[in-house]
Amino acid sequence: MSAKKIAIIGGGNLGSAIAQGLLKSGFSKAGDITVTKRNTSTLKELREAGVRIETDNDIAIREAEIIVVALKPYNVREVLQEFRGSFDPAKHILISVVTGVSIDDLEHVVPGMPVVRAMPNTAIAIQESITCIAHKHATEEQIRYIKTMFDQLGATVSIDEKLMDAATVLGACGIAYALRYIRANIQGGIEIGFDVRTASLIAAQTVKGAAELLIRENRHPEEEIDKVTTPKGCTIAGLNEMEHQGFSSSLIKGITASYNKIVKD
Ligand SMILES: NC(=O)C1=CN([C@@H]2O[C@H](COP(=O)(O)OP(=O)(O)OC[C@H]3O[C@@H](n4cnc5c(N)ncnc54)[C@H](OP(=O)(O)O)[C@@H]3O)[C@@H](O)[C@H]2O)C=CC1
Ligand SMILES: O=C(O)[C@@H]1CCC=N1
Repeated sequence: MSAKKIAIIGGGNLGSAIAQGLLKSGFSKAGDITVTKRNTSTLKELREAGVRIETDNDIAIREAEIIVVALKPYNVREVLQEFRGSFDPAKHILISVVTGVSIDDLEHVVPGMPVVRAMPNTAIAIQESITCIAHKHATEEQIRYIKTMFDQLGATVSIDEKLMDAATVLGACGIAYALRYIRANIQGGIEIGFDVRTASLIAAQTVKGAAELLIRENRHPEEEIDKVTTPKGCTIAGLNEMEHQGFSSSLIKGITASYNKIVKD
């Protein structure tokens, strides 16, 4: 598969993370990536790595083949509208990672351009994203290329577009939920005697190990929990207390609150 030039429109948190992942994976050479932003002072590291930094979206789009739009939902239509004349359906593939803006909406703004929606998370910077992909009018060849690209940046799953908001919550917001869970473990770890560095390492590596048990062995979480919960032991005592305090329920309610926020906005 030949390398294509990539423009990332909107080099903020996610746009920069995608550029970092593309570089780390070797999928793209630095010189083949352009990142755009109005205030480029935050992109110093990418610039130093050889990535092209631009304020002019028109130049970035015209010179690239893959356009990743990583703008905020509130200005994506306005920005794409301004640069609709820069797109060439015969040359460009348009990928939107924008939350809550449909393929139909975006294809209406840039007529003739098939839009693929992708929902990665910030772990894409270290090639550990889960990226959900949905499309309507893209060709099989375009989808194959996009999937190959995101496969280099973690795992991918193809979903129906109607599940994109759910994917945003579980996969993209999920990074924040998981980190808050780890942070709470660190706080607990300090309370029972560890210094913060040791508590952080133990908490983070434990979550990584738990995740790997599911990913590598394809097991159900409860099957693995059963192996840890000694009868009358300390694990079940702690777990039950967490559940009495609403642990699982608070997570489920948080996930549905995030989802409702996207759906109602
Ligand atoms: N952060 C995350 O974890 C995830 C975010 N998303 C989605 O990705 C999108 C981006 O999110 P996030 O990276 O967090 O947001 P940021 O605000 O960090 O990034 C958006 C960037 O767009 C730039 N921008 C604004 N206007 C223009 C313009 N006209 N041309 C070029 N760049 C412009 C802004 O920089 P400046 O003002 O300097 O131009 C800003 O850095 C959102 O739609 C979000 O919902 C999806 C999954 C995960
Ligand atoms: O919080 C947000 O709105 C965005 C969407 C997914 C992650 N961050």
